[in-house]
Amino acid sequence: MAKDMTLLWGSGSPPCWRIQIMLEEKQLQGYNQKLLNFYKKEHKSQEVLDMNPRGQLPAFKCGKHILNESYAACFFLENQYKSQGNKLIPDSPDAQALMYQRMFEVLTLGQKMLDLITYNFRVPEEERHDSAVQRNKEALTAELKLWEGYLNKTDCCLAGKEFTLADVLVFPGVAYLFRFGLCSERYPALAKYYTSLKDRPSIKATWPPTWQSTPAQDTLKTI
Ligand SMILES: N[C@@H](CCC(=O)N[C@@H](CS)C(=O)NCC(=O)O)C(=O)O
Repeated sequence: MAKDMTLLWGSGSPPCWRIQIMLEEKQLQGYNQKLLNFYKKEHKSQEVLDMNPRGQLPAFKCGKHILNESYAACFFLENQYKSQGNKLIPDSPDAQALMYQRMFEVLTLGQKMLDLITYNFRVPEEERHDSAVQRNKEALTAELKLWEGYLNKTDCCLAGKEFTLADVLVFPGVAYLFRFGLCSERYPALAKYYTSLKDRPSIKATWPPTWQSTPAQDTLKTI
C-alpha cells in the first residue's frame, strides 16, 4: 500500500517531518519520496504545484487522495491504518482530550517561533524594528513558559505515558527550537521532552538530513 503513496518534502520543515514520522509509526515504509531544495525554489516547481497550488511542502498523495496539510495527512493515515503499527489516538477520555488540546495549541507556538526566527527573511531591512523583534521575543518566551508548565506535569509524552498523535505533530517544532539554539538550561522540561524522544525509531529514521550535515544556529540562544 505504501507503494501507492508519494511524499514531496523539504529537509528541516516541521510539517514535512510530521508526515514522515507518521508513516514510520504506521509501518508504511517504502513510499515514493522526493527530497526537494527550498533554496533552489524546488517547492515552486510544476510537480509540486500540480499537487499543492500554494507551492508549499509537504505535498502528499495517498492513492487518489491529495493531502497537503500535515494535520490532514496525519489524521487520514491514523484513521486508514488504525490497526497497523502504533495506535496513536488513545481511548481514555483524559488522554484523548489532552492530546487534541496540545496538538492544536502547538499551532500558536509554531507561529510565535516563526515570527521570531524568520523575521529577517520576511521583513525588508528598511522596515525592520528592534522593538518588533523584542515583542516577538517576549511573545515566544511567554509561550515557551506555558509549554514548560505542561511538560512538567506529564510523564514523557504530551498526553501521558503513551506516544500519541500530539507528539507526532508537536515534536518536530520542539526539535526546531533546539536546532535554532534554545537553551536547555532555561527550558529544562522542553529539553527533557526533546531528549527523551529524539532517539525514538520513527524520529531517528526521519531526522532532517541537512541538520546532520550543517551546524545548528543560535537565533534563539538569548530567549
Ligand atoms: N499548513 C501547512 C504548512 C506548510 C508550510 O508552511 N510549508 C513551508 C515549509 S515548512 C513551505 O513550503 N514554505 C514555502 C512557501 O510558503 O513558499 C502544513 O502544516 O502542512
